[in-house]
Amino acid sequence: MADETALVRFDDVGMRYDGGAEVLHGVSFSLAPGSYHFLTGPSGAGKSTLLRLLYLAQRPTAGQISLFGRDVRELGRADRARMRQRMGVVFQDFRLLPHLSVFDNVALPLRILKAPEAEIRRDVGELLAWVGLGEHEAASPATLSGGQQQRLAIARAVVVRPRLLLADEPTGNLDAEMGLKLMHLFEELNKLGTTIVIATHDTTLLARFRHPRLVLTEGRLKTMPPAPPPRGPVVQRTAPVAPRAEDTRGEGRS
Ligand SMILES: Nc1ncnc2c1ncn2[C@@H]1O[C@H](COP(=O)(O)OP(=O)(O)OP(=O)(O)O)[C@@H](O)[C@H]1O
Repeated sequence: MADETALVRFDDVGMRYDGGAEVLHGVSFSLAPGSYHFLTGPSGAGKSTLLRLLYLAQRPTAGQISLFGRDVRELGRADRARMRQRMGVVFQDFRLLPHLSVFDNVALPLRILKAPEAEIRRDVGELLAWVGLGEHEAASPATLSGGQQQRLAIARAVVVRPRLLLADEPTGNLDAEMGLKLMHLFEELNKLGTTIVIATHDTTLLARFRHPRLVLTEGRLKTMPPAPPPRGPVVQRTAPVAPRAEDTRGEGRS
């Protein structure tokens, strides 16, 4: 039965790339506001495809997707752009803007939302320092290492405290300590209300941050409970995520 309170709903969604085989088949699930799910499954199972559908970067070839209570088929170009402003996304290839500095890459989503420059200076500076890129504010993204680019992509995705955060293997290029630190940042965001979907193969993260799993196998999706807990003590850290009133930014709700 349709769940009208869901932030995201997929009903019998199928996806086939041009001329290819069907990559997703009959995928149905919903995400409650404030929920946190891991998206798992073997390489090629369709995880990135599902995230691209969620981000409205691709249209399904079958079924129906609702986002923020709207059927995405009814959305015009401007509506889609506005919806993307409520989402933070970390793609596997980062999609950084090469002509902008590190600082300006992170500042861009805030500038689109017309945040005051003083606030942008403060929030972007604080976040870049926290992810270890404080010394690189003026650099071009192309001069950064893979791990630094990943941290930059994450900073850009979280800086507006999005309603929905989508991340594809967000810790794949990071050392274990930085990976954990950023996972704690996602936990903090989630406590402040951000709905999260993280695609990962990392079984250590799955066991440590116990969230329900959306498991894709050959394009079919099953919802599973959290992975079993790890053995041994878990070290908790906190992350500097300031409460942010998204509605002060004038993006409007649908
Ligand atoms: N742009 C595209 N055009 C054609 N086929 C594609 C395209 N993108 C993905 N595919 C195919 O869709 C299937 C699912 O790919 P997808 O990248 O979604 O899987 P994945 O689970 O994210 O894999 P990985 O864990 O390796 O990133 C694969 O068979 C892939 O070859």
